[in-house]
Amino acid sequence: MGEMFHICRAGGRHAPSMFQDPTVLTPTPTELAARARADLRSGLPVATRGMLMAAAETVSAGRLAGMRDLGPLVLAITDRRAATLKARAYDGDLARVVVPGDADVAWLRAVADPADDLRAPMKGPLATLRDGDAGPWRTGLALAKAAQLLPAMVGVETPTLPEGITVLDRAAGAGPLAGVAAARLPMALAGAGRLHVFREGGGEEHYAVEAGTVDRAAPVLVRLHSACFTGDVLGSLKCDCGPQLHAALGAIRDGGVVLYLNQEGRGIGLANKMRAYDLQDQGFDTVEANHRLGFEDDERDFRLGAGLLRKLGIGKIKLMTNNPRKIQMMQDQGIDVVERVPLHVGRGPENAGYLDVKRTKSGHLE
Ligand SMILES: Nc1nc2c(ncn2[C@@H]2O[C@H](COP(=O)(O)OP(=O)(O)OP(=O)(O)O)[C@@H](O)[C@H]2O)c(=O)[nH]1
Ligand SMILES: [Zn+2]
Repeated sequence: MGEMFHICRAGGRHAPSMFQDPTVLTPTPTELAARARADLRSGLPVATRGMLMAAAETVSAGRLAGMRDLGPLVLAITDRRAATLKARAYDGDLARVVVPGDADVAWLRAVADPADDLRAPMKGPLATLRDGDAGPWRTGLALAKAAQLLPAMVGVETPTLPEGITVLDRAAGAGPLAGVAAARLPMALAGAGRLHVFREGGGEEHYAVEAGTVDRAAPVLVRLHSACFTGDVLGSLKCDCGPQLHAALGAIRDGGVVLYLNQEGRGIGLANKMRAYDLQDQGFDTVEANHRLGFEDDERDFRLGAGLLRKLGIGKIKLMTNNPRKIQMMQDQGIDVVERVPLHVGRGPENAGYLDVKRTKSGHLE
């Protein structure tokens, strides 16, 4: 005890507290989920409720062999991917595929990744599990999606875990949003403005561009834009994102906000969006391509946009969008959308089909 006091005093300003809550240094579910996403991206397995699971996309042959030593392997895929593979999804939203004893990482990736579905159709029917608890697998697939990997998780039941494995109960969402920094930014299209950077606890950064004079007492003109590297930066003609972003920046010049959410590819990430583009070149539309990859049409959570607006002190908006889901989610989150401002720009021969699908299948408004 005496020595402890001595060390603490020598260490500086902080007196030791006998009453400090020891759990304050324990990772929260949000922090564990953030760690698990990083683990999965680097090929490490994570554990939840007795199940050790790795992402099919990143697991190495060596790690797979190590997992196989622990017991029979199972590969979980979403019902969307299962439907393409004609595998029975007994668990409703997912299917647990039995991994044959001789299956290697190439086999796992062929089940996970639809790139070669047409060129090399899967041989033999995939056997799927009916009994047992799908819960841990649901957590695993949610983590894979959140890590922007293909939603396919290989795993094994194990009572004992190797050292250093991240163990978590559930796939927690990101923590609260915090404003990190803001500064003046003169812009070609939007004029004089400010860029605000926000950070989600254990998650992404998102940006708010504020331009002109924003009267927070009146409805504020707002655009909720999701990142599109190909459209916003490269000027891709496959979508309308670049022209929409530019039109929105011009529109807020006299007062308004563009929220730039880091939800590339409707939330599936750029790598998966390029996989979807490859499928589109094979003849599938934007919705079918997402489904074949195992994703929903749209994996975005627009609650984030409402959170950003609240941080900016904005509660009443005129929303620039053609997407009724954005309006609905804003309203559900207590943001008063007093007007929808249509945003139809940039239609051309390369994206006409894409825009038509958004109207006919995704319910986008005229
Ligand atoms: N998965 C996938 N994402 C795409 C594709 N084309 C564009 N995107 C992404 O779709 C998103 C488009 O975002 P928004 O323009 O904000 O959304 P929206 O749902 O079209 O709604 P509004 O433009 O507001 O009418 C961006 O994240 C793009 O990266 C595609 O073919 N597949
Ligand atoms: Zn785009």
